[in-house]
Order: sequence, then C-alpha cells, then structure tokens
Amino acid sequence: MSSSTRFILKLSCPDRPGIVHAVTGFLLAQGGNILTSAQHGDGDHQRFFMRIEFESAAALDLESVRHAFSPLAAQMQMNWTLVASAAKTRVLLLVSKLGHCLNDLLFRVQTGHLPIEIPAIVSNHREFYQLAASHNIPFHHFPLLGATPEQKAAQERRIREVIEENRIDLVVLARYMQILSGEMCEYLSGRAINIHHSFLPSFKGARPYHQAHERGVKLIGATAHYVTSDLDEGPIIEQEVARIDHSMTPEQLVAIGRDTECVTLARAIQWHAEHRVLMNGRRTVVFR
Ligand SMILES: Nc1nc2c(c(=O)[nH]1)N[C@@H](CN(C=O)c1ccc(C(=O)N[C@@H](CCC(=O)O)C(=O)O)cc1)CN2
Repeated sequence: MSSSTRFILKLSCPDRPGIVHAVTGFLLAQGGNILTSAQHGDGDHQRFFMRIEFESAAALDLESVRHAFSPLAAQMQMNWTLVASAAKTRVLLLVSKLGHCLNDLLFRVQTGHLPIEIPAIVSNHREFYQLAASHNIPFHHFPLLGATPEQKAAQERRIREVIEENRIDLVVLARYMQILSGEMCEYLSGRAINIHHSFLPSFKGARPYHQAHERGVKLIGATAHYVTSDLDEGPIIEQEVARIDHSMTPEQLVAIGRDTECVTLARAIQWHAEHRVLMNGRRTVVFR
C-alpha cells in the first residue's frame, strides 16, 4: 500500500460535455484540492486531453483512488494514469559511441535537475563504462558489430531482461545508433524516447548534419520523439533549433548540434517524467 498526498491524473477520452465537471467532482469527493489543471480539445479527432495535479489533506492510498476512479474512466472511455507526484521515473539509457547526451543527463540527475532515476545503462560499445562507473550506475555492454539477425534479436532480449529486472518505466535512446525491431518497438510503445539529430521531418537517417550542410539550410535542430517501428517517424515531444551559416563545416554543425540535442532530450524526458505528455495518434499533446 503506498500513501501520498500529491498526485497527477492524466487522461484522454472522446470529447463530450461534462468531462471536467465529472473529473473535478470525483476529486472533490476524494478530498482532493486541485493545484494545477490543463486541458485541450482536439476538434479534428473529437478528443479531449487533461492533466490535473492535486493534493489531499490526508494521505490517500494510490490503488484505492485508482480503483474508485475506474468506473468513471470506463464510462467515459478514458486512457488514463494516476501516479504519486513524488514517484521518480526509472530510466534505462541506451548509447552507442557519442556520449554528449548521456553525460548531460547523468549530470542533470546528479545535480537534482531531472526528476528521474537511472538504474542502468546499456551500450553496444564499451566507450562509457568508466563514465557509468563514476556515477555508480551498472553498465551493460551488449555488442552488435557484424551481428546476424538472430544475434540482433538475442541482444534485444538481453535489453528486455535489463528492463524487467530494473522495473524500468522509460527507455531513452541517447544517441543509440541501432534500429530497434518492430517487436521491440511494440514492447516499448509509448515508453521509449529517441533524440534525432535533425529538425524532423527534415534529414532523417544516420547522417543529418552532412545532409543539412549539403542542402545549405540556415537552421539545424534536434527532435525528441517516441520510438516507433517507422524510423524517425514517432510522435514528436520536443524540438529545438540553432542558426548556422554558409561558413560552417559539417564538423562545426555537429558541434553546434551537440548542445541542441542535449537540451531537447532533457526537456522531453522531464516532461514525460512529469506526466505532461499525452499521445494523440501520430502526435502528442504536451502540457508544459
Ligand atoms: N525502431 C526505431 N529504432 C530507432 C529509431 C527509431 O526512430 N525507430 N531511431 C534511431 C536513432 N536514429 C536516428 O535518430 C538512427 C540511428 C541509426 C540509423 C542507422 O541507419 N543505423 C544503421 C547502423 C548504424 C551504425 O551501426 O552505426 C543500421 O541500423 O543499419 C538511423 C537512424 C535509433 N533506433
């Protein structure tokens, strides 16, 4: 039994009159006092989205409140989550050979600037073993060089074991340069975030900065999105851009992009961990 006094309710459902009235009435009946509330109606899809943070004078048992809310949620065909505000999201970081996002996230967590826990790090290379050790985080080296499809499937099964053993809530591809299989994407649906090093939908694929340089764009960017089996097509959570000019080499774009990637990924993880992001088909609703 876990008791708390502060909670976050996140929901989406077919739009209709009376949703806010019904939900806030339920919270009042539970002794809840609303601290923040945000909602959005999507006219295209006739769908309603809402996030409420509320507190209760007396500690409430989370499972009991979830149980009490279920009938109303079912009646309104809701997708919903109710969590304790203080509960930290358990994040598995995946990384390949570029460590700027990994290093940035570890520092943000170490300094209390990201409300997550990192029980483990997985990589298909050894580069960041010592960085992980310096943060006392277990590092799993699952190589893939020259891997056959069977070996790639086995490697993904090892990642799943780490996820299950560590009760992971969110997987973050922090410049993990391997394409996850359709099965893995299904298993991680809505709980895996990738940082793509371009302003999507421009410059998909593995070498976006060289594509950007070749095209002669004046802005480059980064995109944090949920991972789907369609490469670089997942619902976008956050994007950021940086100005460049004709004098810059691809290498200079890569250097500028490192900072943009770090900021974009950290924001996306923070908003996911604060239960501010809701799926809306191929898009997201983000109550920042
Ligand atoms: N199922 C998905 N898996 C991954 C996604 C995704 O959107 N869906 N994003 C990538 C990250 N990424 C771009 O952001 C990306 C990574 C790798 C490649 C690529 O072509 N990789 C080559 C191998 C590259 C190498 O070994 O260095 C390949 O897998 O054949 C494109 C885009 C992470 N996974």
